[in-house]
Formats: sequence, C-alpha cells, structure tokens
Amino acid sequence: MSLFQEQRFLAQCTLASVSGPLTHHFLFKKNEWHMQGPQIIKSLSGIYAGLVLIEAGRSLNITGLWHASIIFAIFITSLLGSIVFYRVFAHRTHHFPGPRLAAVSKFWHSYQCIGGQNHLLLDRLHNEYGDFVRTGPSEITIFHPEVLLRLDGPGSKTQKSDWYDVLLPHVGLATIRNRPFHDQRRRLWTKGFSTRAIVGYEAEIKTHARALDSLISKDIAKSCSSPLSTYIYWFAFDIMGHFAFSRSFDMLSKGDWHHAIQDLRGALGILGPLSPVPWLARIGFWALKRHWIMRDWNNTISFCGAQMKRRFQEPNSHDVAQAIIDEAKKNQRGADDPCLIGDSIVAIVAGSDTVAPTLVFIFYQLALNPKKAEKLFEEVHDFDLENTNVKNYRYLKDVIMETLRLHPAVPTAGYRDTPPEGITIGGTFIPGNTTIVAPRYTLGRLECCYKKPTEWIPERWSTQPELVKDSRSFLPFAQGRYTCLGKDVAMAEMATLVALLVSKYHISFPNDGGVSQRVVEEEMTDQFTATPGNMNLVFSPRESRSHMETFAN
Ligand code: HEM
Repeated sequence: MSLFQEQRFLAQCTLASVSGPLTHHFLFKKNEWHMQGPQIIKSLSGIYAGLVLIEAGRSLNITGLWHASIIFAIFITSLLGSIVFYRVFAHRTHHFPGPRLAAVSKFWHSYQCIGGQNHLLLDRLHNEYGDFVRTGPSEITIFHPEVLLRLDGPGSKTQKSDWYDVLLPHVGLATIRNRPFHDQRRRLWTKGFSTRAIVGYEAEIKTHARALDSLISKDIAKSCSSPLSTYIYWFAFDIMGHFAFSRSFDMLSKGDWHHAIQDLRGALGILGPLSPVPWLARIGFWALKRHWIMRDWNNTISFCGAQMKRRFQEPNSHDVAQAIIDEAKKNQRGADDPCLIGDSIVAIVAGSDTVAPTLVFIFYQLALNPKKAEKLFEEVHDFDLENTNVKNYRYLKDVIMETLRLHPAVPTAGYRDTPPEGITIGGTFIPGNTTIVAPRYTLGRLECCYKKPTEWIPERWSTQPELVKDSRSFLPFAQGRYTCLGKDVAMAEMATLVALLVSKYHISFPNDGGVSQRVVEEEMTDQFTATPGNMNLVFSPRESRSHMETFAN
C-alpha cells in the first residue's frame, strides 16, 4: 500500500469513528420515535453497501473489501457506543430505575422472557425497583393503581405502540394503531354484537357446553380424570369459529384438535420471548415463512383466508363476519382483503385465548377451594341450561371477577405510547413518545389495592368490600375506545359452563402427586394472553337434590 493510500485509509478510519455519534445524533436522536430495529438494520446495510462499492470501485480487489469492513466496523462501534452512552446517561427516561441492560436494549428483556414468563419477570422488577421501572430504552413499566385508567380513560391521548404491528400486512380491529381507522372498523364490529346476534351466540354456547359435558360423562364412565384444559380450549375455539366464520371447528364433537388451531397456538408461543422486540418477530415471520413455528403461523393465515373465501359465498347472517364482509364487498375488495383475514384472526384469538385461560383458572380455584365450590353450588344447584338466566347468579359473577383479578387473561400486554407532550401518572411525569406497560398480573395483586392480595376470595366483590382498598387497577376488559367488545359474550360463555358443571359435579384434582395442581400456575406462559399449564380434573356426579330429599324421607 502506498503512503498516500495508507494516509487515506487512516483518514477514513478517523472519519468513521466520529461519524458514528454524528449519525446517531442526526439520523436517530433527533427523531428517535422512528428509531426502530428494522430501520437501523436497513440504514446500516445501506451504509456498508455504499462503502464497499466506493472502496471496491477504487481498487477492485480484496483489499478494498477488507478496508471497507474495517471502516464499517469502526463506524458501527462508535455508533453503538454513542447509542449506549446516550440511552444510559442522557435519554429522557434515564432517571427511572431499572436494570442497566434493559436501558441499553430490549434484547435484554427478550432474553429474560425465553421461558415465556414475562408476568413473573415484571413482578420481580416491581419488588426490586418500585412502581415505575425502566424496562427498555424508551419503555416504562408502571405498577401504580392509576395507570390503566390514565392509559385509555377519558381524554387520554395515548396510542397503541408498535407491538400492534405484529400482524402486518394483515390488520385486525385490535391491532389498528391509527385512531380514526380504528373507530371506523369498531363501528362495523359493533353490528356483530346486536341483540339478535347475541341470541345466536348464546345458542352456540349452550350446544357446546352440552358437548363438553358429554365428554366429561364419557371420562366418568371410564373412571378416569378429564383433560379439562383441553376441553375448555376446544369449547372456546369452537364457539369463536362460529363467531368468526359461522362454523364451529368441531373439536368437541370430534374429540380432537383442529389442525388450524394447533398451528395457531404453536405460532402464538413466539409472542412470549419476542413480544419485547416485536420488530424481530415480524422479521422472523417474513424470513422464516416456511420453517419452524413461522410455518404454522402462515398456515393459520392461509386457513383464515380460505374460510373467509367460503364465508363470502354463503348466505347472510347476523354475526361479526357479515358486517366486515359487507364492508369489503361495498369497497369491491375480495376475501383476501388483509382486513378480513386480520379481523378473523383477531376474533379467534381475542375471543378464545382469553375465555379459555380464565375458565381453566376458575376450575383450578374451585378445585383448590372446595368450600367456595360448595357455596357456588348452593347458588347454581337448580341450573337449567335451557331456561336459567345466568346473569342472576351473583356469587358466580364474583367467582369470575376474582379469577380475572388474580389470573388476568391479558397479564402484561396492552402497550401504549405517550403523546409528544408526555403524561402524568400517579404524580410522576412520563416523557413523550415513551412506551408504557401496565401489567394486570401485578396490578391485580398490589397490597395497596387489596387486602390478602394473593388469596382467591370472591366475596371481596360483594359481601366483603373491605377487602378491596382501591379498585382502579381492576380493568380486566380494558376501557375507553379499546374496551373489549366481547365482554358480554365472554361472561355468558364462562357463566354458562361453570354453572352447568358445578351444578352437576364435585370437582377435585386427580391423585397424581400434585402435578395437575402445580403446573397450572408454575407452567403458565404469558404470550399476550395467558396460557396456563395443562390441568386434569376429576369430576364426580353430585346426587341430585330430589334424590337426596327422597333418601332423607
Ligand atoms: C375473559 C374474557 C376476555 C377478556 C379478559 C378480554 C380482555 C380484553 C382486553 C384487556 C382487551 C384490550 C386489549 C388491548 O388493549 O390490546 C380486549 C380487546 C378486545 N376483545 Fe376481549 N376479552 C375477553 C373476551 C373476548 C371475547 C369473547 C371477544 C369476542 C367475542 C373479545 C373481543 C375483543 C376485541 C374485538 C377487542 C379489541 C377491541 C378494540 O380494539 O376496539 N374479547 N379484550
């Protein structure tokens, strides 16, 4: 290498080392809101490609490439150094306590969630750092009772965070970030919850509750315990099949998983470790389309597309699918409209993966608390599937509410971004363009809100109100513009199944050395929705009251 080339190379290296911080300042820091992983990767690849072309173009040999790589490495090191320094010492959220590595990159959080137990990690961070914890470079996790109210309550200017881009290019109601577009789609969805539609869903709930009961009867006849978690997931997904496509997945009647639901549940597992870095999940979905659980995800998308195509040709009905199909037809879009596929996925996941874990935890708690189960039986003993209105059961409602408090179906998700002017929560100012996480799992167990917070006491919602000190943190169905649309359907599903089974059976854990009891909570994963460990239960028929009365006489 000539002296001139050597000097030029040294000059380029020096330039690369100062251009790192400058690039950080001008490209990213000034407009950090748009500083997302994919953008960084794209920009860096572009810079490297440019350097290689310049160097290779000049010397057209391997030394050119080697020089470009060295210059690029220096540039990257100084850029990353600048980013790390800025995030740790100068970022607008740097004064919030939290693990140092969490402030540097969300990869730390993702690594901590490899086992899919973000709810437990955030609970530990609350114990260690207090009510406001920095869990990412621009992310604060808040454990203050006011947080959920401030995020979506009246006058809130927060927006759904980039986590909600996870379904792109498909878009479903729950994942829409643009407010006017969300409002427009929500109006469509509301049509699917008309009184007439609800009557239809209630009929499906009864049919499927009966089918689940008959599976339990078969287990009793064989003197074996029932894989209740599995039955409950079949129950919830079958009903949502009707809700989304007017067709059950028929898992309860066939006694087996439907391949599309198995694929979907497998694919959702990725949300456990990758929720903290949603852009990586999106790259994964795109790059590994035909491999690993990404293939399952794409199979689910294809299945939903095929179902929608079929539903397009069928006669009109009053369900949610009808309202969104009518809109697509009005705008001359076909069954492959990304909104239709996105909405069908949202309907299935939001409607089933929430009801199912809640039901699992209700039966888990009833088996753990036989006295409470007896008290519930006193209320529902004369339940009649065809004629009883479950809304009249007060204690049953308390049982459901208490379960949602202790075991929220959406344990940590629901990320929101603060508006540019920031927001004050519980007297603490959160700067603008910061992601806020409000984990219901820990919020439901706060000592400042509940007496005996980790105990399951349904009475706290009616006869023992002194056990609730502050109920602001209890919003299991969210609120405001993003409030759960399916709350009534969900309550009807849960109340009907619980009333039916409790009125007919004694419920207990099998004699398996405590395995069934232990795994439900210990193996629970948090993948946007809660996924409890598999639970088997023993059902033994209660003697009917009339029979007992005859016997007593
Ligand atoms: C135990 C049962 C359920 C619970 C605890 C629950 C909870 C929630 C929560 C917390 C949200 C807000 C999520 C967010 O902020 O991203 C939500 C949204 C939603 N839920 Fe539910 N849900 C349940 C059942 C259902 C059912 C059965 C359906 C459908 C029939 C449903 C449909 C929806 C939809 C469409 C949204 C999005 C609303 C919007 O963004 O406008 N949910 N739910």
